[in-house]
Amino acid sequence: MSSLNSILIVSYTRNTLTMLIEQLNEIGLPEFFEIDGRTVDDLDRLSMKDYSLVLVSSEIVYSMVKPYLPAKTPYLICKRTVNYANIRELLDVPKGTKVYLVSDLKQSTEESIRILKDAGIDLDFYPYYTQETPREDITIAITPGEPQLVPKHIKRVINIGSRLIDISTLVEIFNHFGISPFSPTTHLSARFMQSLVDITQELSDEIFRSRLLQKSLDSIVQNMDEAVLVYNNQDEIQVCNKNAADILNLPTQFEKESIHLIQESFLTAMRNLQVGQENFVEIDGTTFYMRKKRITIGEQVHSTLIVFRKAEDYRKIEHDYRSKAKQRNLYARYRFDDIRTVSLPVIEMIKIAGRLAKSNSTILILGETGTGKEVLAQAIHHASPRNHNPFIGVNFAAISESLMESELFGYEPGAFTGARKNGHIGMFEQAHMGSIFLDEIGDASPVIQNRLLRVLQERQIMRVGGDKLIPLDVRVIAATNKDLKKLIEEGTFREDLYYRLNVLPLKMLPLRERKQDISLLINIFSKEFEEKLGREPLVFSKEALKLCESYHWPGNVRELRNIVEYVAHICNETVYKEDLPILDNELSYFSHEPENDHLYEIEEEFREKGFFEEALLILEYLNSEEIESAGRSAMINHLLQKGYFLSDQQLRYRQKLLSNHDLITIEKGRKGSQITDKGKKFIYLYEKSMGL
Ligand SMILES: Nc1ncnc2c1ncn2[C@@H]1O[C@H](COP(=O)(O)OP(=O)(O)OP(=O)(O)O)[C@@H](O)[C@H]1O
Repeated sequence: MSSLNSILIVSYTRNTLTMLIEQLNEIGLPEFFEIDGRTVDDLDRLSMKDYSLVLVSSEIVYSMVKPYLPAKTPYLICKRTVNYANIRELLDVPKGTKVYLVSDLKQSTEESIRILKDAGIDLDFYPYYTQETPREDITIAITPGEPQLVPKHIKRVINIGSRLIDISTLVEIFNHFGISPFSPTTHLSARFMQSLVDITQELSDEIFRSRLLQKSLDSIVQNMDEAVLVYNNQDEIQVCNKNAADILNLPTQFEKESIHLIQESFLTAMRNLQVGQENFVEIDGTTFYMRKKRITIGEQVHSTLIVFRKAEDYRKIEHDYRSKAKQRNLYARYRFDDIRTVSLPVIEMIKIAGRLAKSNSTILILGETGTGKEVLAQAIHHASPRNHNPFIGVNFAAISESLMESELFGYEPGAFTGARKNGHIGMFEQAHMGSIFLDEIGDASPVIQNRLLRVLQERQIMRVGGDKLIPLDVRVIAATNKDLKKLIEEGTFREDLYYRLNVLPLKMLPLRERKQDISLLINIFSKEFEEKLGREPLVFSKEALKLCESYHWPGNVRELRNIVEYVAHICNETVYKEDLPILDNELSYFSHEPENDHLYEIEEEFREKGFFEEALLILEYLNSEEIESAGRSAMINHLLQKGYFLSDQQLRYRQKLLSNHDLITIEKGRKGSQITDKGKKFIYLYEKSMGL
């Protein structure tokens, strides 16, 4: 699947999944995002990389999702809360009664108990989430949507329904996409209010006044940045948050006050605003942005919701947003001085870059991954006359193709389903008067290459869905770690684009071709981590340094920095050669015996899929002397003890892959799986390579 702002929601059971999707539907998320849902058992057949966000129903489910989650796919772990609308029945249970809280997993069971206790439900809770023999003296069970797990002898089951996603997570979802949930265009606040009113209507007065509902209501309304006021048909104020009380000079604590407490001019402005309308209104010299909504119950209008805010706040929000963006990627952090080197060719290249910086020409930076291409691009911008204007970085390998066009060129309002109502400024426009850094340009799709070529030729862009050409003054700096000439030969990169980009090429040398820099950078990074970790100085022994100098550094400076970070964590004062097993290429694991290479490829494949550790644990388990063969449930238990939670389906999938590579055999019946000689060799070579 690939679409604009698509969210995948993953949970453990189908019940929970249905409920969570319903909740997201109810508050209107499908208006903004495409929503797809899966249980953990379905993940083997799914690629997550095209989703803009993966929403995971809980911490424990995250541990199951993690192996499938591509490194660049953003995720959020939901905070969940009980469904307050369903807890009426709990209030009938006498205080202090012993009850079971039954749920599927330890964590969700304990969390539900905590939330209920927190909400003032005063019962003697006992968690129940395994198949353990239940206590006969407990006869009431409360469950958040899992009645099938309740022990048989229980006389009364109170199903409070699956736990809902907490408001803080909903707000985080919107924040992730840079949309304010409380902004005039989303109207989410009105929806929250409506759902709260629905709940309050359902509950009796007694519950309404109880601590728990008040708490949830308060936390939502008080946490809103806007001023919120709700009054009913009898003109009685029902809700007034602190922001509203401050602006309107009202007390925050009151019962059924009349709206006539509000000063006349404000009241008139509120009344004059039409329902469903949002507008700037001026009241006694201050401009407010005000919205008005009806809150209905069934067909009946019940209350009126007014949400407002000083107009100047909106300006401030916009300003803050812009300055945040500046910190994020609109700003070049690095200067030439930050490129630390003692290598003559690199020093020479930096000199040339310094001169090129002053021109407006397109620059292409070539170099392997991690050599510092982005650092160089930022330094060029910094040294250019454009340095007071934005530096916008785009990574073609990080954004999905479907998003790329609109991210780069922007779109007009209503350009496609899911487009924001006000349209969207693209990165090229944001970079106007500044520089745009097109990183990993070799990964740009043919469509994007086409459009880039036109921008470079004509220096103007057209937004998606638009018909106007917008002139632009942008300096383009592109970078790639790919051999573009080879891509041209293969037909995946446009030759004409290559010549447009390759006007002034600069090459960042790989670390292995500037060995003098290795000890310099080790010193620099050691100092950095000494400071960060507050640790004693790190000293690399002669052998360790020699090993570093003879290593081929495929990940270049980034890899070197990672290694120094690693030893800064594990070593005392001196770093010995033995502390760097990852670099020891004498070990046969990385040697070029054909079969070992093949084993290395298998490792890579498992790593890419994200479950190398699990596969290794399965092999090690089958390799242990006590085990001749093993069934799946024993294996699941073993993995659980090691901190990996796998469903039956997930285990089957991993076993299938291991057996496809002849590392194990799977036999039907009680015998289960067995490790093969090739599997034993795999473990042996891997452990050797790790110095184990
Ligand atoms: N000469 C240098 N001195 C200090 N730090 C450096 C130097 N070169 C690179 N780095 C650091 O190495 C890391 C990788 O640099 P950068 O992201 O610029 O590489 P890149 O070539 O753009 O990588 P990729 O092709 O993977 O995007 C960064 O943390 C950067 O700060």
